[in-house]
Amino acid sequence: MIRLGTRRSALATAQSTLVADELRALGHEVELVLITTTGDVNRAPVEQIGGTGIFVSALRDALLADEIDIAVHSLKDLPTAPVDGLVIGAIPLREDPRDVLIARDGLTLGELPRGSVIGTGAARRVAQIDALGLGVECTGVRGNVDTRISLVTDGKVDAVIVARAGVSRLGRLSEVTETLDPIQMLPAPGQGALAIECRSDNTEVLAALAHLEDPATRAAVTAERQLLATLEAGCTAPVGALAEVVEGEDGPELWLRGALGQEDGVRRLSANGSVDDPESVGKALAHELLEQT
Ligand SMILES: NCc1[nH]cc(CCC(=O)O)c1CC(=O)O
Repeated sequence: MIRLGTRRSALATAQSTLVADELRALGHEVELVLITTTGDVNRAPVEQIGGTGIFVSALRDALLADEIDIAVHSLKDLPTAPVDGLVIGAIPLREDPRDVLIARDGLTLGELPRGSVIGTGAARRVAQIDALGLGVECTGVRGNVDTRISLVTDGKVDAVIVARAGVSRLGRLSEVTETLDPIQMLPAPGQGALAIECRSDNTEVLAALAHLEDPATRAAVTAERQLLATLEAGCTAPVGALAEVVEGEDGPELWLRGALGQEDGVRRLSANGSVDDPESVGKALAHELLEQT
Protein backbone atom coordinates (compact mmCIF):
# COMPACT_ATOMS: atom_id res chain seq x y z
CA MET A 1 0.00 0.00 0.00
CA ILE A 2 1.34 3.41 -0.99
CA ARG A 3 -0.01 6.24 1.19
CA LEU A 4 -0.29 9.38 -0.96
CA GLY A 5 -0.56 12.65 0.95
CA THR A 6 -2.49 15.45 -0.71
CA ARG A 7 -3.86 18.89 0.07
CA ARG A 8 -7.63 19.26 -0.03
CA SER A 9 -7.96 21.81 -2.82
CA ALA A 10 -9.66 20.70 -6.03
CA LEU A 11 -6.40 21.13 -7.95
CA ALA A 12 -4.32 19.18 -5.43
CA THR A 13 -6.79 16.29 -5.32
CA ALA A 14 -7.04 16.27 -9.14
CA GLN A 15 -3.26 16.08 -9.40
CA SER A 16 -2.97 13.44 -6.69
CA THR A 17 -5.71 11.34 -8.29
CA LEU A 18 -3.85 11.48 -11.61
CA VAL A 19 -0.71 10.10 -9.96
CA ALA A 20 -2.65 7.55 -7.89
CA ASP A 21 -4.33 6.22 -11.05
CA GLU A 22 -0.98 5.85 -12.83
CA LEU A 23 0.47 3.94 -9.87
CA ARG A 24 -2.65 1.74 -9.73
CA ALA A 25 -2.26 1.02 -13.46
CA LEU A 26 1.23 -0.26 -12.59
CA GLY A 27 -0.33 -2.68 -10.09
CA HIS A 28 0.14 -0.74 -6.81
CA GLU A 29 -2.48 -0.17 -4.13
CA VAL A 30 -2.77 3.54 -3.33
CA GLU A 31 -4.58 5.32 -0.50
CA LEU A 32 -5.14 9.13 -0.47
CA VAL A 33 -4.40 10.87 2.86
CA LEU A 34 -5.74 14.44 3.20
CA ILE A 35 -3.35 16.97 4.78
CA THR A 36 -4.04 20.64 5.63
CA THR A 37 -1.22 23.15 5.04
CA THR A 38 -0.68 26.69 6.34
CA GLY A 39 -1.35 28.00 2.84
CA ASP A 40 -4.82 26.43 2.84
CA VAL A 41 -5.87 27.73 6.27
CA ASN A 42 -4.42 31.26 6.24
CA ARG A 43 -6.07 33.54 3.66
CA ALA A 44 -3.53 36.40 4.04
CA PRO A 45 -1.38 37.24 1.01
CA VAL A 46 1.22 34.53 0.34
CA GLU A 47 4.06 37.06 0.76
CA GLN A 48 2.95 37.84 4.35
CA ILE A 49 2.71 34.29 5.68
CA GLY A 50 6.19 33.25 4.71
CA GLY A 51 6.05 32.94 0.93
CA THR A 52 8.04 29.97 -0.24
CA GLY A 53 6.84 26.63 0.94
CA ILE A 54 3.64 27.42 2.85
CA PHE A 55 1.77 24.80 0.82
CA VAL A 56 4.36 22.07 1.18
CA SER A 57 5.82 21.99 4.71
CA ALA A 58 2.93 20.02 6.24
CA LEU A 59 3.24 17.41 3.47
CA ARG A 60 6.98 17.19 4.04
CA ASP A 61 6.49 16.80 7.81
CA ALA A 62 4.05 13.94 7.15
CA LEU A 63 6.60 12.27 4.86
CA LEU A 64 9.40 12.57 7.43
CA ALA A 65 7.06 11.27 10.20
CA ASP A 66 6.26 8.22 8.04
CA GLU A 67 2.55 9.11 7.97
CA ILE A 68 2.56 9.08 4.17
CA ASP A 69 4.89 7.55 1.54
CA ILE A 70 4.58 10.06 -1.29
CA ALA A 71 3.48 13.67 -1.70
CA VAL A 72 2.36 15.15 -5.00
CA HIS A 73 3.29 18.81 -5.41
CA SER A 74 2.90 21.40 -8.14
CA LEU A 75 6.60 21.70 -8.86
CA LYS A 76 6.38 25.48 -9.08
CA ASP A 77 5.27 25.64 -5.42
CA LEU A 78 8.20 23.51 -4.24
CA PRO A 79 11.10 25.52 -2.73
CA THR A 80 14.39 24.90 -4.53
CA ALA A 81 16.34 24.08 -1.34
CA PRO A 82 16.65 20.30 -0.80
CA VAL A 83 15.32 18.73 2.40
CA ASP A 84 17.39 16.18 4.35
CA GLY A 85 15.86 12.73 4.01
CA LEU A 86 13.55 13.61 1.12
CA VAL A 87 13.98 13.38 -2.63
CA ILE A 88 11.90 14.11 -5.74
CA GLY A 89 11.35 10.50 -6.79
CA ALA A 90 9.65 11.33 -10.07
CA ILE A 91 8.82 14.24 -12.33
CA PRO A 92 6.23 13.05 -14.86
CA LEU A 93 5.73 14.48 -18.36
CA ARG A 94 4.59 18.03 -17.87
CA GLU A 95 1.37 19.66 -19.01
CA ASP A 96 1.36 22.79 -21.13
CA PRO A 97 3.54 25.18 -19.06
CA ARG A 98 2.00 28.43 -20.34
CA ASP A 99 -0.19 30.98 -18.54
CA VAL A 100 -3.67 31.74 -19.82
CA LEU A 101 -5.96 34.75 -19.76
CA ILE A 102 -9.55 34.26 -18.70
CA ALA A 103 -11.33 37.52 -19.52
CA ARG A 104 -14.90 38.76 -19.64
CA ASP A 105 -16.72 38.66 -22.97
CA GLY A 106 -14.11 36.39 -24.56
CA LEU A 107 -11.53 39.21 -24.71
CA THR A 108 -7.82 38.64 -25.41
CA LEU A 109 -5.04 40.64 -23.73
CA GLY A 110 -4.77 42.99 -26.72
CA GLU A 111 -8.51 43.55 -26.76
CA LEU A 112 -8.82 44.58 -23.09
CA PRO A 113 -9.80 48.28 -23.00
CA ARG A 114 -7.35 50.67 -21.30
CA GLY A 115 -8.09 50.86 -17.58
CA SER A 116 -9.12 47.21 -17.42
CA VAL A 117 -8.28 45.40 -14.19
CA ILE A 118 -6.46 42.06 -14.26
CA GLY A 119 -6.63 40.02 -11.08
CA THR A 120 -3.13 38.77 -10.36
CA GLY A 121 -0.71 39.58 -7.58
CA ALA A 122 2.16 37.40 -8.78
CA ALA A 123 5.19 39.67 -9.19
CA ARG A 124 6.27 37.70 -12.27
CA ARG A 125 2.94 38.20 -14.00
CA VAL A 126 2.59 41.85 -12.96
CA ALA A 127 6.11 42.72 -14.19
CA GLN A 128 5.53 41.10 -17.57
CA ILE A 129 2.07 42.67 -18.04
CA ASP A 130 3.42 46.13 -17.07
CA ALA A 131 6.26 45.71 -19.59
CA LEU A 132 3.71 45.42 -22.41
CA GLY A 133 2.45 48.96 -21.76
CA LEU A 134 -1.19 48.13 -22.35
CA GLY A 135 -2.61 50.68 -19.92
CA VAL A 136 -4.20 47.92 -17.86
CA GLU A 137 -3.88 47.55 -14.11
CA CYS A 138 -3.07 44.48 -12.00
CA THR A 139 -4.63 43.92 -8.61
CA GLY A 140 -3.67 41.26 -6.08
CA VAL A 141 -5.99 38.27 -5.57
CA ARG A 142 -5.79 35.18 -3.43
CA GLY A 143 -7.50 31.86 -3.51
CA ASN A 144 -7.53 28.75 -5.63
CA VAL A 145 -8.01 28.62 -9.37
CA ASP A 146 -11.83 28.24 -9.13
CA THR A 147 -12.08 31.30 -6.85
CA ARG A 148 -9.99 33.35 -9.26
CA ILE A 149 -12.12 32.43 -12.25
CA SER A 150 -15.25 33.41 -10.25
CA LEU A 151 -13.84 36.95 -9.89
CA VAL A 152 -14.29 37.33 -13.66
CA THR A 153 -17.73 35.73 -13.86
CA ASP A 154 -18.87 37.87 -10.87
CA GLY A 155 -17.61 41.05 -12.58
CA LYS A 156 -15.08 41.88 -9.82
CA VAL A 157 -12.19 42.05 -12.32
CA ASP A 158 -12.05 42.12 -16.13
CA ALA A 159 -9.65 39.20 -16.37
CA VAL A 160 -7.37 36.86 -14.46
CA ILE A 161 -4.13 35.17 -15.46
CA VAL A 162 -3.64 31.60 -14.26
CA ALA A 163 -1.56 28.58 -15.18
CA ARG A 164 -3.05 26.62 -18.07
CA ALA A 165 -2.12 23.32 -16.39
CA GLY A 166 -4.28 24.11 -13.38
CA VAL A 167 -7.26 25.09 -15.52
CA SER A 168 -6.80 21.93 -17.56
CA ARG A 169 -6.64 19.64 -14.52
CA LEU A 170 -9.86 21.22 -13.24
CA GLY A 171 -11.55 20.58 -16.59
CA ARG A 172 -12.22 24.29 -17.25
CA LEU A 173 -10.16 24.89 -20.41
CA SER A 174 -13.30 26.03 -22.30
CA GLU A 175 -13.26 29.23 -20.21
CA VAL A 176 -9.80 30.27 -21.40
CA THR A 177 -9.96 33.30 -23.71
CA GLU A 178 -6.25 33.37 -24.68
CA THR A 179 -3.21 31.19 -24.09
CA LEU A 180 -0.36 33.64 -23.51
CA ASP A 181 2.72 33.35 -25.70
CA PRO A 182 5.88 32.86 -23.59
CA ILE A 183 7.40 35.64 -25.72
CA GLN A 184 5.21 37.98 -23.63
CA MET A 185 4.62 35.91 -20.52
CA LEU A 186 7.23 33.41 -19.41
CA PRO A 187 5.72 30.96 -16.93
CA ALA A 188 7.01 30.31 -13.41
CA PRO A 189 9.93 27.89 -13.17
CA GLY A 190 8.49 24.37 -13.07
CA GLN A 191 4.97 25.46 -14.03
CA GLY A 192 2.78 22.65 -15.34
CA ALA A 193 5.02 19.95 -13.88
CA LEU A 194 4.33 17.73 -10.89
CA ALA A 195 6.95 16.63 -8.37
CA ILE A 196 6.42 13.39 -6.50
CA GLU A 197 8.39 13.52 -3.28
CA CYS A 198 9.28 10.57 -1.04
CA ARG A 199 11.80 9.56 1.63
CA SER A 200 15.25 9.09 0.09
CA ASP A 201 15.69 5.65 1.74
CA ASN A 202 12.34 4.29 0.52
CA THR A 203 13.73 2.03 -2.23
CA GLU A 204 10.42 0.27 -2.89
CA VAL A 205 8.55 3.52 -3.55
CA LEU A 206 11.48 4.93 -5.53
CA ALA A 207 11.36 1.86 -7.82
CA ALA A 208 7.63 2.38 -8.39
CA LEU A 209 8.06 6.12 -9.04
CA ALA A 210 10.82 5.51 -11.61
CA HIS A 211 8.09 4.35 -14.02
CA LEU A 212 6.42 7.80 -13.89
CA GLU A 213 9.59 9.77 -14.66
CA ASP A 214 9.97 11.87 -17.82
CA PRO A 215 13.70 12.66 -18.27
CA ALA A 216 13.16 15.60 -20.66
CA THR A 217 10.78 17.28 -18.19
CA ARG A 218 13.28 16.66 -15.35
CA ALA A 219 16.09 18.29 -17.39
CA ALA A 220 13.93 21.29 -18.33
CA VAL A 221 12.60 22.02 -14.85
CA THR A 222 16.04 21.44 -13.29
CA ALA A 223 17.44 24.23 -15.48
CA GLU A 224 14.49 26.51 -14.66
CA ARG A 225 14.80 25.89 -10.92
CA GLN A 226 18.57 26.35 -10.97
CA LEU A 227 18.02 29.75 -12.60
CA LEU A 228 15.65 30.63 -9.75
CA ALA A 229 18.01 29.31 -7.07
CA THR A 230 21.03 31.16 -8.49
CA LEU A 231 19.02 34.38 -8.54
CA GLU A 232 18.28 33.54 -4.88
CA ALA A 233 14.61 33.99 -5.60
CA GLY A 234 11.53 32.07 -4.48
CA CYS A 235 8.10 31.34 -5.92
CA THR A 236 6.99 34.92 -5.23
CA ALA A 237 9.86 36.52 -7.20
CA PRO A 238 9.51 38.28 -10.57
CA VAL A 239 11.25 35.42 -12.38
CA GLY A 240 9.94 33.61 -15.43
CA ALA A 241 11.69 30.63 -16.99
CA LEU A 242 10.96 28.04 -19.62
CA ALA A 243 13.30 25.32 -20.85
CA GLU A 244 12.74 22.87 -23.69
CA VAL A 245 14.68 19.95 -25.08
CA VAL A 246 15.08 20.51 -28.82
CA GLU A 247 16.73 18.38 -31.49
CA GLY A 248 20.00 20.09 -32.49
CA GLU A 249 22.53 19.10 -35.20
CA ASP A 250 24.51 16.96 -32.74
CA GLY A 251 21.55 15.51 -30.86
CA PRO A 252 19.23 16.90 -28.19
CA GLU A 253 20.00 20.30 -26.66
CA LEU A 254 18.48 22.16 -23.74
CA TRP A 255 17.23 25.70 -24.41
CA LEU A 256 16.34 27.95 -21.51
CA ARG A 257 14.60 31.31 -21.66
CA GLY A 258 14.55 33.57 -18.62
CA ALA A 259 12.85 36.80 -17.61
CA LEU A 260 13.77 38.93 -14.60
CA GLY A 261 11.58 41.81 -13.46
CA GLN A 262 13.59 44.87 -12.35
CA GLU A 263 12.65 48.45 -11.53
CA ASP A 264 13.38 49.57 -15.08
CA GLY A 265 11.50 46.75 -16.79
CA VAL A 266 11.83 43.08 -17.62
CA ARG A 267 15.10 41.59 -18.81
CA ARG A 268 14.85 38.60 -21.12
CA LEU A 269 17.65 36.31 -22.25
CA SER A 270 18.10 32.75 -23.40
CA ALA A 271 20.92 30.21 -23.21
CA ASN A 272 21.50 26.65 -24.32
CA GLY A 273 23.61 23.72 -23.22
CA SER A 274 23.75 20.02 -22.58
CA VAL A 275 20.63 18.08 -21.59
CA ASP A 276 22.93 16.18 -19.22
CA ASP A 277 23.93 19.32 -17.33
CA PRO A 278 20.81 21.45 -16.87
CA GLU A 279 22.22 23.06 -13.70
CA SER A 280 24.99 24.75 -15.69
CA VAL A 281 22.50 26.15 -18.20
CA GLY A 282 20.39 27.60 -15.39
CA LYS A 283 23.39 29.04 -13.53
CA ALA A 284 24.90 30.59 -16.65
CA LEU A 285 21.64 32.29 -17.62
CA ALA A 286 21.13 33.60 -14.08
CA HIS A 287 24.58 35.20 -14.11
CA GLU A 288 23.94 36.75 -17.52
CA LEU A 289 20.63 38.19 -16.32
CA LEU A 290 22.34 39.67 -13.25
CA GLU A 291 25.28 41.09 -15.23
CA GLN A 292 22.90 43.16 -17.31
CA THR A 293 22.07 45.25 -14.24
N1 LIG B 1 0.56 29.26 -7.32
C1 LIG B 1 -0.55 28.36 -7.22
C2 LIG B 1 -0.48 27.29 -8.25
N2 LIG B 1 0.34 26.25 -8.11
C3 LIG B 1 0.21 25.46 -9.23
C4 LIG B 1 -0.73 26.02 -10.07
C5 LIG B 1 -1.16 25.50 -11.36
C6 LIG B 1 -0.63 24.16 -11.80
C7 LIG B 1 0.82 24.15 -12.22
O1 LIG B 1 1.41 25.17 -12.59
O2 LIG B 1 1.38 23.05 -12.21
C8 LIG B 1 -1.20 27.18 -9.45
C9 LIG B 1 -2.23 28.10 -9.94
C10 LIG B 1 -1.75 29.22 -10.81
O3 LIG B 1 -0.63 29.72 -10.68
O4 LIG B 1 -2.53 29.66 -11.67
